[in-house]
Amino acid sequence: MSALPDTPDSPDSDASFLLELGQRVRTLRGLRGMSRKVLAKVSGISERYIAQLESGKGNVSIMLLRRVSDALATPLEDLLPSGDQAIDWPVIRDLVRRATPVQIAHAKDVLSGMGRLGAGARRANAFHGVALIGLRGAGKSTLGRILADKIGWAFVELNKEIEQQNGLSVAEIIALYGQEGFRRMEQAALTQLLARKELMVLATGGGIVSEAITFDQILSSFYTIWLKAEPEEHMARVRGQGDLRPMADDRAAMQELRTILQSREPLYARASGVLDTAHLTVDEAAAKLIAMVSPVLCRDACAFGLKDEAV
Ligand SMILES: Nc1ncnc2c1ncn2[C@@H]1O[C@H](COP(=O)(O)OP(=O)(O)OP(=O)(O)O)[C@@H](O)[C@H]1O
Ligand SMILES: O=C(O)C1=C[C@@H](O)[C@@H](O)[C@H](O)C1
Ligand SMILES: [Mg+2]
Repeated sequence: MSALPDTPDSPDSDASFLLELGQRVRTLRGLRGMSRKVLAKVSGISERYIAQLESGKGNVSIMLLRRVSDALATPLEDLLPSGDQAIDWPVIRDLVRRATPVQIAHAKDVLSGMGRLGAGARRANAFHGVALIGLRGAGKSTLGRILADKIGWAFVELNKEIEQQNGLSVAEIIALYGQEGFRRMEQAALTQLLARKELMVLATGGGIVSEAITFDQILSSFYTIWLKAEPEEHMARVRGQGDLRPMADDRAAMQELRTILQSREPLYARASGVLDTAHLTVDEAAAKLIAMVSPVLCRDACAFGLKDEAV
């Protein structure tokens, strides 16, 4: 099968990437008022090689590129071609880096179209209930259903919403459209859910934290709880549900699970609350979850004039 000229791996695409990279280096060098000779001296890279790089002929190594970016006192990312980036992106990025948390909250309100309502109004309107996050087998579905029954709110599984809206199973979506396609559908499903004016207990998919905007929407719209467990428990619970796929290569699967958990932990930890379900029975964990969210539900639901629906 022949590659199309504009696919990411095609030679044309490689050539135009290198050409743009070279143009960026040349432009930034110009902005800094540095001659090629000076850039060569400061970066410790030969003038000839810099000339090649600037003309799109040098397939520079990442370490050499880092030396060029250091010499230009420019973030490495500014040298890399990046498609349809907003022209103001470098300004926005630098302002965000310097901003206080309050300024960031205002900026997010404005960028998400909520600016005119003001930050207070946005947060007041945004409460949609409780969201449960965590890795597979954390107990999002099991405990989420129990909590919803207890407090009389709707129980919603985000993955089921995605499947219904698209007429395909999660596995089929990932096989057909890849992770990126699935994440797009996840974002669309969440946006539709948030348009519903009902309080709910939402069980999310384990990977929701990997999509920054979607996860941020969860955090700002729900009282979010991370259901935590030991890696071995995640594995045992998934197996206990009859999914024997991890059995095929026991050690590798366990290692993979640890890696995923480790890389997601800092993101899961952004939840408003953490419930450690390790060594607890389902009933014990459910009781803790209910106790944990009750005061918050009362406070938030009352503030929204939904007192009758609170615990
Ligand atoms: N303390 C506990 N808390 C929650 N679930 C537990 C606990 N102890 C055992 N379990 C069992 O672990 C399993 C948790 O699976 P569940 O489907 O609820 O997880 P999940 O987070 O929804 O996973 P997935 O991301 O795959 O949807 C259930 O079979 C449940 O009975
Ligand atoms: O943990 C994950 O990465 C995933 C969990 C599932 O719920 C799905 O959201 C999807 O298969 C990805
Ligand atoms: Mg589940």
